[in-house]
Amino acid sequence: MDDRGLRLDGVCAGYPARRGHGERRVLDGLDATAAPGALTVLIGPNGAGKSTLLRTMAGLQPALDGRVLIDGAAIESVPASELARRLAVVLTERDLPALLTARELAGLGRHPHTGFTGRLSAADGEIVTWALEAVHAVHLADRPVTELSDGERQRVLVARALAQQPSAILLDEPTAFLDVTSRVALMGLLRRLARERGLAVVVSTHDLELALRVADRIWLLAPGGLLHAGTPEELTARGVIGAAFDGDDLSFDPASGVFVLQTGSGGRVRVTADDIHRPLLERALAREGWRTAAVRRTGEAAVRSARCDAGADSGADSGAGPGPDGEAVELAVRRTGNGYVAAFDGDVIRFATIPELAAWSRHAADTLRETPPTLRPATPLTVSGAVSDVSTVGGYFELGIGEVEAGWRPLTDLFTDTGVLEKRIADVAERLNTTETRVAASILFQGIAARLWSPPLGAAIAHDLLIDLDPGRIHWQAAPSGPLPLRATGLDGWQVRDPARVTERLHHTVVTGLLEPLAAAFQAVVKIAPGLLWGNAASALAGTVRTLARVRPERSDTAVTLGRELLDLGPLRDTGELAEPAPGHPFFVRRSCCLYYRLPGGGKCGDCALIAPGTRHEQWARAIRESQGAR
Ligand SMILES: Nc1ncnc2c1ncn2[C@@H]1O[C@H](COP(=O)(O)OP(=O)(O)OP(=O)(O)O)[C@@H](O)[C@H]1O
Repeated sequence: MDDRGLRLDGVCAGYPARRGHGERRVLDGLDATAAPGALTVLIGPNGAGKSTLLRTMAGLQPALDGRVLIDGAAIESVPASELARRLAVVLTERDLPALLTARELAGLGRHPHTGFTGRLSAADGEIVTWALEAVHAVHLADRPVTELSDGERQRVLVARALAQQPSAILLDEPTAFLDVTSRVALMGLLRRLARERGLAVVVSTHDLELALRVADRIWLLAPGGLLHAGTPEELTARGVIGAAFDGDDLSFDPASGVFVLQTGSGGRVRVTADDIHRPLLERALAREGWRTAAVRRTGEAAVRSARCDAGADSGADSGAGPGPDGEAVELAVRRTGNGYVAAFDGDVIRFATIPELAAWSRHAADTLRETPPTLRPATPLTVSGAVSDVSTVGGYFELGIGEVEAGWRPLTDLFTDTGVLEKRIADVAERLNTTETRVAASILFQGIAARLWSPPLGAAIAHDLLIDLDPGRIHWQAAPSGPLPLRATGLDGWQVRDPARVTERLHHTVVTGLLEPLAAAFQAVVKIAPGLLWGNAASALAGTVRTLARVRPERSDTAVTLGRELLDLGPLRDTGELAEPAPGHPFFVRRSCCLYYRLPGGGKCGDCALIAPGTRHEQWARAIRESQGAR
C-alpha cells in the first residue's frame, strides 16, 4: 500500500477538558487521505472545524483520538526536526516581523535544514530563489514583507513553505484576504505545485465555487462533525454540498456549481438564452425573487421525444413536478436578437435591457404573490410539439418553427406595406381569372384569416395550449397558390388551466393582434365593406372549427363552444350563426356576402345566407355523409 501523503486514521479532533470545561470533540472518527500530487481542499461552514483539523494534522494540537500519519508514520512519533522538514504549515499570519524582506521570510523555510547557526548556505540560497520563482515573487525579494499586498505576502508565505522542501503542505485559508484574480492564481499555483512536485497539499477555504473548480479532492466538513471526501463532482452528485451550505437565502445549484440567491417567493422562471446571457438573466431575476425552474431533459433527445409524445404531452406543465421537459413555471423569459421577451399570465412583454426586464419582473412577482396567474407559460418543447402535431391536420394548420431564410417576410408587412398587399391581391385576381379586385381581395382575406385561425385554434382545442402568434415573429412567404406558408421564429405558449380565458386570449391574439390590422390594410387598398371582411373572418373561423370537430371528434363540443364564443366578440358579432345540425358537425350561416358568386363559375359559397333552407339542409346532410365516409 502507498503510504505517502497525509492520512487521517479514526481522528477525533477537538479540545481536551480544561478547568470548568469538558472535553470538546469537534470532529470524530475521520478517515481520509490527502494523496501526494493532489490538491485537497477543505471546506465547511463556519465553526465546522477546518482550523481545528489543520492544526491537528500539523501536530500543533494533539488528536483526541486516532492518528494523523505522514508518509505512513504517526506525526507524534516523528521527531520535531524531521516533521519540520516533511510538513510545511501556512497559517493565517498577518503579523509578520517588520524588518524581514520577502527573501528573508522565504529563507525561514530553510531553517529545519540549516545547522545550529541557522545560516543559509549558497545551496540554501538557491533553493530560496527557486521557491520565490515558483510563486512568481522574485521581483519582491528585497521588499519588506510588511509593505507587501495581501496577495504578494501569501505568495511569499507559500515560498517559505516550498523552501522547506516538504512532502506535504497545510494552508489555512490562504485566500481569505485576496481579490478574485489573486485567489484563483494562488489556488492554481497550489495545484500546479502539488502536481509538479508530487506534494500533498491540503488547503482550507470559504470560497466554495473556486474549491469546486480547482480541487482534485474535496474534504467537506459537514455539520455534525462528519467528513465527506471525494471529487467535487462526486460530492455534488451526492447532494452533500447543498445539504451542508444551503440556507434560507442561498442554495447550491448542482448544474452550474454556483450558489444562487433564494429569495424564491416570486415564482418560478424559465430562461431561454445562449451563452453568458442565461446565467446573467437568471441572476438578475433571482434578485427580484424568481427561482429558476428545474429542467429535466435537454438536447436533441428531448426535442425528439417531445415531438413524439406531443399528443400526450399537454400536461407537461401540470405543476406536479418536472414534466418531460421541465418544471412548471409562472414566467418564461427569452433572449431575442434585439432584447428580451417575457411571457407572463398570457401576456408577452418586450424589453430592450436586463434592468428594464428586472424592474418589471419585481412587479410581476408582487402580482403573483397576490393572485396566481391562470395561464402558465408552456415550455418551448411543449409548444413546438403541439404546433408540429397540429400542422399535420392540413395545409391551413401548418406552422413551421425556426429561423427564416431569404424570401420570408414578417406578417406585419402585410399590414403596413400597401404595395405588398396590392401585389398579393393582383396575384389572386390573376389566378382566379377575375378583373374584380374586390372579389380577389375578399377571397384573399378569407384565406389569410383561415390561415391565422387554424394553428392557434388547433393548439387550443387539441392540446389545451394557447400560442401567441406575434405578427413580428410570424413570417410568410409568397406562394403561387394554396395556404399562405407561415413560419414562427420563436413561439410563446401557455398551458390552459382556465377555459374561460381561452376565448378572450384567442380573440386578443387573432382578432385584435392580426385580423383587425389586416382588415384595415385591405380597406386602405380596396374599397370593401367591413361587414364583408368580418363575415369572411367568421366564415374562416367556422371552417377551422368544422375541421377540428372532424379530426378531433372527442373535442368537437369544445371546438363548437369556443367557435360560438369567439363569434360573439368584437367585430365578429352578428356576422352569422354557427349551427350544428348533427352533433360534431357545425355549419356556418353567414349574413354578409363574400362575393364568391362573382367569380367565373363561382356559384354560392357553402356558408351563403342566400341558400334556401331546404337546399342548405340537403347540403349539410351530404357534407356530413361525406365526412363520415372520409373518416
Ligand atoms: N481553543 C478552543 N477551545 C475550545 N473550542 C474551540 C477552540 N478553538 C475553536 N473552538 C471551537 O471548535 C469549533 C471549530 O472551530 P474552528 O475554528 O476549527 O472552525 P472553522 O471551521 O475553522 O471555522 P471558521 O470557518 O469560522 O474559521 C468551533 O465551535 C469553535 O468554537
